[in-house]
Amino acid sequence: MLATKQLTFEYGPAKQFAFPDVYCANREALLILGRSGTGKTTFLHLLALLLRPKSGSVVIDQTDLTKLSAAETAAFRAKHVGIVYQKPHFVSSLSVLDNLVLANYLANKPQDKTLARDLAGQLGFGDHMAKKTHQLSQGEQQRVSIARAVMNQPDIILADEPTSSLDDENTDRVVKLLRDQSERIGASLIVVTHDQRLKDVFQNRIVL
Ligand SMILES: Nc1ncnc2c1ncn2[C@@H]1O[C@H](COP(=O)(O)OP(=O)(O)OP(=O)(O)O)[C@@H](O)[C@H]1O
Repeated sequence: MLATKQLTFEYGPAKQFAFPDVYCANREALLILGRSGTGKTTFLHLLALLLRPKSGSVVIDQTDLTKLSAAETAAFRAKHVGIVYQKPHFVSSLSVLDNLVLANYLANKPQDKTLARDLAGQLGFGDHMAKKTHQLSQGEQQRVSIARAVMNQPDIILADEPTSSLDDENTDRVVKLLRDQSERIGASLIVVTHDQRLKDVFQNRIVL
C-alpha cells in the first residue's frame, strides 16, 4: 500500500508543486497522467524518496518514508520499491544477469540467479543474459528494467513513462508485463505517463 498526503516540493521559488493525495492498495494499479512538464517524474521521485518533499508524507505499508534518515530511506527503497526509470540506468561494465542480481546485492539479499533467469524467460530476453546491456535494443532494455524492478519482490513498483517510445504492440506488451509481474508478487503498481493510450487500460487514474 502506498499513500501520500499533502506532498509539496520546489526546485526553487519559481518552480513549486503541490501534488494531489494518492492511494494505491496492494495488488492494485494506479495511472498518473499528465502532459510534459507537469511534474510526473518529480512526483514519482518523491514517491520513492529519491527527492525529499518540502512537506507532506509518503507512507508505504506502515512506514512514513519522510521520517527516515537518508541511509534508512536508501535501505528501505532497495528492499521494498522497484523502479522502472524513464531512461534505463544500468552498470555498463556488467552483464544483463549481473545487473539483475545487483538489485539483490543492493538490498542486502542473497543473489537469486534462478529468479533472474526465470524472469528473463518470462520477459523474453533469456538469450541475452551474458551480453552487456548496451548491446540490447531499447525494448529489450525496458524489459530488463522491469525484471530488475521485481528482483526483490517489492511491495511497490513505480514506472516512469514505460511506454512513451514504444509502438502499440510493444506498449500492450509492456503494460501486460508490468501488471502480470506486480500481480504475481502482490505489489502496488504506479505508472506515470503522458501516454494517452494507457488511460483505458487502468481503472484507477488521476491527472496531474
Ligand atoms: N533539477 C531541476 N531543477 C529545476 N527545475 C526542474 C528540475 N527538474 C525538473 N524541473 C522542472 O520541473 C518541471 C517538472 O519536471 P518533470 O521532469 O517532473 O516533468 P514531467 O511531467 O515528468 O515531464 P516529461 O513528461 O517531459 O518527462 C519542469 O518544468 C522541469 O523543467
